[in-house]
Amino acid sequence: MGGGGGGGAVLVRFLTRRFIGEYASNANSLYNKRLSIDGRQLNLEVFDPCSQSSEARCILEEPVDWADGFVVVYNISDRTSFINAQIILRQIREARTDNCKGDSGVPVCLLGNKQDLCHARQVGEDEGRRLARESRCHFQEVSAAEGYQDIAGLFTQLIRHVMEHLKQRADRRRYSGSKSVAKLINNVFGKRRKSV
Ligand SMILES: Nc1nc2c(ncn2[C@@H]2O[C@H](COP(=O)(O)OP(=O)(O)OP(=O)(O)O)[C@@H](O)[C@H]2O)c(=O)[nH]1
Repeated sequence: MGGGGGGGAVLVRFLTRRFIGEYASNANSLYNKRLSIDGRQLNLEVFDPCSQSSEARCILEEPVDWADGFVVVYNISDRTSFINAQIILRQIREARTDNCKGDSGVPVCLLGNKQDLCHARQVGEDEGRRLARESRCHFQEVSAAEGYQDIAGLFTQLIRHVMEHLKQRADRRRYSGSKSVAKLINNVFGKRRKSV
């Protein structure tokens, strides 16, 4: 989460179904939620970084190493939050490419929040869509103030993508593991078999 665009409110909407207009959000928060998706029981951990930090860089230091997916939120009526979102998306890609040996496919969702304030819009929907395309992530405009269904649907979709991505990574690791075991067996026994 993060971006300075009402990410806290989006997350609270997802976790509690409620819109809480003003709440103390001047610290990093870690939430746990048990939920069931496609018949599977999951323990979801969500880290919501404090957006008051002076640099976008600080926001991501910790979760970028352990998170399996990201939701980046900006405010459609605040261009600065959109610029922050751009920086954060770039950081996610760069950090994940360095840390995870080229694994840049971590699921990310870009949300343009406060759609109810479209009369004061500073960021076009097409700009959000373009940024998402460039960053290879999902995009949608939402309003934490107005609805639960869209936000719940987005989180559910993201979690499905995360599970699929983790499964693919595990399969890849298993496959390359079994290939190297096969190679090892060949190396150890291959020559001997020839000489028999
Ligand atoms: N009109 C409107 N206001 C919203 C919406 N979402 C959040 N807000 C308001 O925007 C302000 C900031 O929201 P927070 O959730 O605290 O956002 P933040 O922590 O500054 O930003 P993040 O870094 O994205 O978490 C609060 O006053 C919220 O009530 C929305 O969808 N519509």
